Amino acid sequence: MADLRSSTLSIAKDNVVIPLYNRDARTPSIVHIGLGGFSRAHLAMYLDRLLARGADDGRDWSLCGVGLMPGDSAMRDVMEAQDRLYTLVTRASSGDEEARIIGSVSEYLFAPDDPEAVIRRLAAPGTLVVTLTVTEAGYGMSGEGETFDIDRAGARADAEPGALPRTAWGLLAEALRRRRAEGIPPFTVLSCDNIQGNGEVARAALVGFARHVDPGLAGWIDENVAFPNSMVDRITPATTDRDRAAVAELTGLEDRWPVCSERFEQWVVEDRFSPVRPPLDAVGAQFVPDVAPYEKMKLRLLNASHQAMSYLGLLEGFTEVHEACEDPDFSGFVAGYLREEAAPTLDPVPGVDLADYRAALLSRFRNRAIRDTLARQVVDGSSRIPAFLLPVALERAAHGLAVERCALVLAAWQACLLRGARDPGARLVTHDARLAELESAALGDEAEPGSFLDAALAPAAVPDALREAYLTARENLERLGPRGAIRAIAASGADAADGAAA
Ligand SMILES: NC(=O)c1ccc[n+]([C@@H]2O[C@H](COP(=O)([O-])OP(=O)(O)OC[C@H]3O[C@@H](n4cnc5c(N)ncnc54)[C@H](O)[C@@H]3O)[C@@H](O)[C@H]2O)c1
Ligand SMILES: O=P(O)(O)OC[C@@H](O)[C@@H](O)[C@H](O)[C@H](O)CO
Repeated sequence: MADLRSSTLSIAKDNVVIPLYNRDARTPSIVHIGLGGFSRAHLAMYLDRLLARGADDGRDWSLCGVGLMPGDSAMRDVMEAQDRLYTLVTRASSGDEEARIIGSVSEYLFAPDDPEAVIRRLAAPGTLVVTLTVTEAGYGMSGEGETFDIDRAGARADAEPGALPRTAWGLLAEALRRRRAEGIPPFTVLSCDNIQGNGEVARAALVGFARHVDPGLAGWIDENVAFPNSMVDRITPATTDRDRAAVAELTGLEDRWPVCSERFEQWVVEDRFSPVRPPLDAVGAQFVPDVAPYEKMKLRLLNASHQAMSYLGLLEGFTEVHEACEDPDFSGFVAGYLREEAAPTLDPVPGVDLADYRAALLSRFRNRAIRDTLARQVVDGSSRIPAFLLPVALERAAHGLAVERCALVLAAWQACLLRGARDPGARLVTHDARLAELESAALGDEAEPGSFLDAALAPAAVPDALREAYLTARENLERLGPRGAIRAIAASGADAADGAAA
C-alpha cells in the first residue's frame, strides 16, 4: 500500500475527501502551538474546510504547526514524510466513518531544533493569529488560575537575558517584542484549551511572563494584543495502531499518524480579534460577544463528567468511556451529577436547551466507535479536577447545596492515587505533574482522613460541607466499592439513578 503524501492523494479511495486546493508556496496566517490530536481534528479541519471553499478575504488561512516538547519530534518526522498531510476520520455511533485528508498545515516547525525559525514565523507580518493547545498545565497558573507562576510554566530560563526561548510564553513574548520594534501590529492570541476564560488566562500567562523580561513590553502586550475566549468541543482520543490499520483500510493509503474523533464539533469564539478575524463563521464556528456561558456549560458538564466517571470507572475495572456509560449504575451517576449538581450552577446559555445538551452528552459518551479511554481522562487530574469539577462543588457548598457526587469523585481520585502509592506497578493514574506529591497525600489521608483534599486542592480552601461529604464517600467507597458507593447515593433519594435520563 502507498504511503500518504501529495503524490499519492489521487489514489485514495473514492469515498475519501482530499484537498484539491493549491498547497504550493503558501504563507500561513495562523501559527498553532501544540499541534496534537485535538487541534488536528478541530482547528486544522475548520481551516481545511475554509481553504477548500476559498476564503472571501483572499488570505491564506493555512496554519504553521509548532511543536515545543521533545516528544513532538515524532510529529515533525511524520509531517515531513507526509508533506504535512494526514487523515481525519470521524466516527458516528452507528459505526459509520468519514475520512478526510487534511491539507491545511502548510508548515511544521519543531522549536527545540530551531527556536529562531519559530520566532521568525511568529514575527512575520503575515501571521495574524496564534492559536494554542498547550494543555491546562502549560499555562503555569497558580492561585485561582489568575497568577502566572514562571516556575510552574517551566519558563524561568526563557526570561534570562539573551536566552533563546523554549516555551510558548518566551517565544510569543520575543516575537511580539520584534513586532513592536518594527511597527508590525500584534497578532491575536486564541487559546483553544479547556480552561474557563482561556483567553484571559492566556493573557495573564503571556503578560505575566513578559513582566519578568521587560515591564514595558508587558504593558504593551496587555494593551494591544487581543485574547478572545473560546469554547472548543470534539472528543478526540489519542491515535492507536488499531486506528492506523483502520484508516489504511478505509482510505487505501498508509498514514503514520491519522487522527480519529467523534463526528460532533463545536467552536464558539469571542468576536474580539485584532487586526483581522479569520472567517471561521463561514465554515461552522460561531462568533459571539460573550463565550463565558458556553465555556462554563462545556467544562462543568462534559469535562467534569469525564472526571466523574473515570476514577470510579477505573476502580471498577472499566477501561473505556463507553463501558462506564453503558452501565446503568455508572451512567446513572453521571446523569445525576449532570442534572442535580452541575446544571443548577449554570447560567442560561443562548440558543442551548440544557436538558437536550445533557442527554446528547450521555449519548456521545456511549459512542463505542471512538473508543475513548478512561486513562486519557485521568492524566493531570491535579489540573483538571480544580478546573472542571471543583468549581461546581465549591459553588454548591457555598450555597448550602448537596455535593455528594462531587465528593465521591474526589474520594475515588484519592483511592486511585492510593493504589499507586502502595503498589507503583498497579497505578491507575500514571501521569500527573504532581504525581509523587498526590500519592503521598493519598497515603497521608489514611492517617488523617480529609487531609488529601487540603493537599490536592490547595490553594482552594475546602468547605466543611465538602469535607464531610468526602469522608462519607470515602468510607462508602472502602466498604462498598465504587458500584456500592454509587448505589448508596442513588438510594439516598438524591436522584432517580436512571441511567437513561439525563
Ligand atoms: N482531545 C480532546 O478531546 C480535546 C478536546 C477539546 C480540547 N482539547 C484541548 O487540547 C489540549 C491538547 O489535547 P490533545 O488531545 O491535542 O493532546 P495531545 O497529547 O495529542 O497533544 C498535546 C500537544 O500539546 C503539547 N504540549 C503539552 N504540554 C505543553 C506545554 N507545557 N507547552 C507547550 N506544548 C505542550 C504537546 O507537545 C502536544 O503537541 C487539551 O489539554 C485540551 O485543553 C482536547
Ligand atoms: O483534554 P482535557 O485535558 O482538557 O480534558 C480531557 C477530556 O475531558 C477532553 O479532552 C474532552 O474529550 C474534550 O474536551 C471534548 O471536547
